[in-house]
Amino acid sequence: MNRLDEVYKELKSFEQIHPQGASAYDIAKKLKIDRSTASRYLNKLVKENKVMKSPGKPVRYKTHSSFVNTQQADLEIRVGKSLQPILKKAMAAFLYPSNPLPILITGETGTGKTFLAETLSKIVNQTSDDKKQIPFITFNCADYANNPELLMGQIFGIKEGAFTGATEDKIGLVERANNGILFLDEIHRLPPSGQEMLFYLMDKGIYRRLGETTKERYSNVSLIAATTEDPNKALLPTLNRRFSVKLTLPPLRERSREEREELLEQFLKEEKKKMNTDLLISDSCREILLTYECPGNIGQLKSDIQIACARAYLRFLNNEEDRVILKKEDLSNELMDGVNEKIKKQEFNSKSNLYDSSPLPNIYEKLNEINKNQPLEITNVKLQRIIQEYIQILSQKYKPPQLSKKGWQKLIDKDLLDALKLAYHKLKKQLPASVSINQLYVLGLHLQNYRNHSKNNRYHESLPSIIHPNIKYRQSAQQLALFLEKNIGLNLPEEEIELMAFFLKSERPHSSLVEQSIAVILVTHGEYTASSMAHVTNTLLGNEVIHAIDMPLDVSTNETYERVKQEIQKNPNIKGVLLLVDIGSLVTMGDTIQHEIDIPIRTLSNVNLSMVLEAGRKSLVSSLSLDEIYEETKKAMFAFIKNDAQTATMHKKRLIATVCFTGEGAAQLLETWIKKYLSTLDQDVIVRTVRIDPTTKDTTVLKELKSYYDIVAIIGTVSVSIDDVPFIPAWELLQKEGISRLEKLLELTRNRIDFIDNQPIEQKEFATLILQGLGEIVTYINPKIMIEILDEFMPPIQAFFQWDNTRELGMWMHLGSLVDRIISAKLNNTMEQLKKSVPIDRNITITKEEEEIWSKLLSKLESTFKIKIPAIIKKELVKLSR
Ligand SMILES: Nc1ncnc2c1ncn2[C@@H]1O[C@H](COP(=O)(O)OP(=O)(O)OP(=O)(O)O)[C@@H](O)[C@H]1O
Repeated sequence: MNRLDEVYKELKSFEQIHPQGASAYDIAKKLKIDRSTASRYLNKLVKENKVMKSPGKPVRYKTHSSFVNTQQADLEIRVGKSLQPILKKAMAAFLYPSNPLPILITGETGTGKTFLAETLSKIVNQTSDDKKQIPFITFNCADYANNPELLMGQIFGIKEGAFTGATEDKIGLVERANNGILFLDEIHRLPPSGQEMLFYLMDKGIYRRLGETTKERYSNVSLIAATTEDPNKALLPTLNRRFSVKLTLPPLRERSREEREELLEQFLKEEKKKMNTDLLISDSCREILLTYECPGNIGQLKSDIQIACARAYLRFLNNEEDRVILKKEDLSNELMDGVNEKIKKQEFNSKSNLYDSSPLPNIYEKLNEINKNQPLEITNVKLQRIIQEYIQILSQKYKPPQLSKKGWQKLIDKDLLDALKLAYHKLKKQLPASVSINQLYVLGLHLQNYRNHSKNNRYHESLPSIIHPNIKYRQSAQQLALFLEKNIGLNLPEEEIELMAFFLKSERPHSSLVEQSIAVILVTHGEYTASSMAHVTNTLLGNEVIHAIDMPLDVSTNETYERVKQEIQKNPNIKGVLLLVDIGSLVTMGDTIQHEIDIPIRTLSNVNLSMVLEAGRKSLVSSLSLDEIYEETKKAMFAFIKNDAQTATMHKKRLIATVCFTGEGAAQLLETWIKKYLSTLDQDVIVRTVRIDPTTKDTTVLKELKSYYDIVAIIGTVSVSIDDVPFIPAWELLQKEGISRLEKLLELTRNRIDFIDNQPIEQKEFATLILQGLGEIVTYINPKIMIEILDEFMPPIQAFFQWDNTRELGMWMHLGSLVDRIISAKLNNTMEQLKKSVPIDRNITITKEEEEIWSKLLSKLESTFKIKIPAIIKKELVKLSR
């Protein structure tokens, strides 16, 4: 054995007992040679890369492998497996003979770049015998990124007077880190001149303070730099090349589960130590922390855990729990949003995969899983959900371009495929207009499934019956079944035909893609009147055709004017506007806007739901002009009036005007008094106070009212008369005779009144409208059941809030879609998002009566559909009702 090998062997055995390694002196003593000889041999071994030398004094030597392994031992747990090779490389660079090699660490934010630099410095310090710690100076270049001079001054130091404000000499970090480590984070923020200076320092160990021209300074720094950027792009090539060791830290998503577990344990341990109590974690919470997407990497994981622990700790302090237990609910909303999104995707994919193994997804088995002993409504909800998912999977998986014509042929029998193609062309009238050929092929996949299953005789006793809520689709399914029977002798049982209806439902029920060239804008008084009418119409037509502008009482006409104008200008393709308004003062608005923005506008007042529906429908016909749509809509105004001879005045609402002189206030008293006398047959009558100027006795306001209302009578302390409207003096009204006169007048006018708001959307019509409308928008509920409940429980609410038919219709639709959304949120775990979507009005107060009047219906909905309607939504409902 030569001397070199002897030194190596001795070093190896020495480090078994002294893990920190041996100095030249230690080896010299052991081998009984002199120190300089030992040092010479040790350095030779270093050159051969067999031995490493640690910085600090005295210099210590360790064999290469042993050094990294033993020094890492306590850090291993913390850095995880994927970091091991990185750390090894870093250590090798750091303990490089003569001088440590500069290291550049790259990686996304939060991957642990700073952590790695700190770890390296700790290892170095641990191995050094020097009682004095090796300096480890860290600096983030981003902190001074806006001031390059100051940034460079911080690093290299400043000579007094170097720039304005440099009033004294300043030592730089390079100087402070002499014989130690300087960690420069976000190094790409250094300006090119700074990068050059750094390069020079790394290359020659020489630098100058800012402002110094001649004096050269020396510093022996081990440089570690880090950047989130691509160094090939963000650094000067010379500097970039000078980093001979480049380490890239992997993002969290590329680390193993095991490593993530280690990190989780580590962070929990740290939190536990801070709280000084026991810390438990629920399984579901642990699973989420181990799997959720964490774009901010370890840094984010750590802070998410810290936040969650703080919440759990708070619960513990409030005595809600006797130990700190980290639960799913402690995780932040943002984190959970991501998790839910991921679960949804996974569910979908896993289902697709499940089906991958069999030739086609199998709905029959799925349907059989449903426990038929559950309440009908729940079964229904589940059934619909399963069917929808089934159709979704079929259409996602087999949609073109994934599936070519040949592809379809492989999956569907030729006769069936041909028959469907033929049906698509021949049954145009019987099938919903929105049905695409692709949809029919997807149905073909299912029918193929049916064929296969009925051959095996498995299905007949198992398919539960489910009925599509929309009659339109059911009828189409019947027609199609008939066609298939005639053409290819496919004899489908009733349940299959019912199931087929689901396949015919439009793929895009709510497209707002239709380009209208004539816009329909609806402007009415009241907080939600326009919105609710527009909602009903848009839902029924499946398109956002009506643009609603509500005019709450506190909004001025000017504001409304501006909003209408903006609404028109929003769409540059608009060639004309049909403005639907409720009362007179808005009629002139259209003319004024037309002058201002030069777009033809026509206005119709006294708008009702049938007009809105008609305007919406006609606006979808691209060939119709503004005038044509206007005329058609106008016709609809009278559509529900039985007797055509009764024209204009017939559709007006009834009004009783109570008048008094300004400031007298008597009219309001009268108003309250009259309202008490109105029977249920006269609930439509509006009672309005009109103040008359005592000097001019001007009756213009009353005349204006007359053109929009059917004025039953004017009652007041001031004697006013306008054409053919009876006047009842206040004193007379207070006598018996007066009351009976008013009652007579009401009776008389009652017979004349026969307009939409009062009666002609008869119950039957009402129910059909809702049934169709809800059928289009809901997924989980059966509209029929919903309608039965509303029919029973809605009347008292309607009477309480005094909605007209339009408002009520709007509320029915609203409730239907609301319940559907709640079920969806429950099933998809998105209740929090749903709650968040409700606008919070802190000032709103709900009276006891309001709450009570709603409570019966709401609890009925809750029990029938097995849902819990959140309090905030209940509040919102009351608000909407007013
Ligand atoms: N392997 C690890 N073990 C334990 N904790 C770690 C580990 N890696 C990183 N951390 C912790 O994660 C947090 C973020 O790490 P660090 O600040 O080092 O990331 P970074 O890459 O420097 O981020 P940035 O680019 O945003 O500065 C720190 O609190 C750090 O202590």
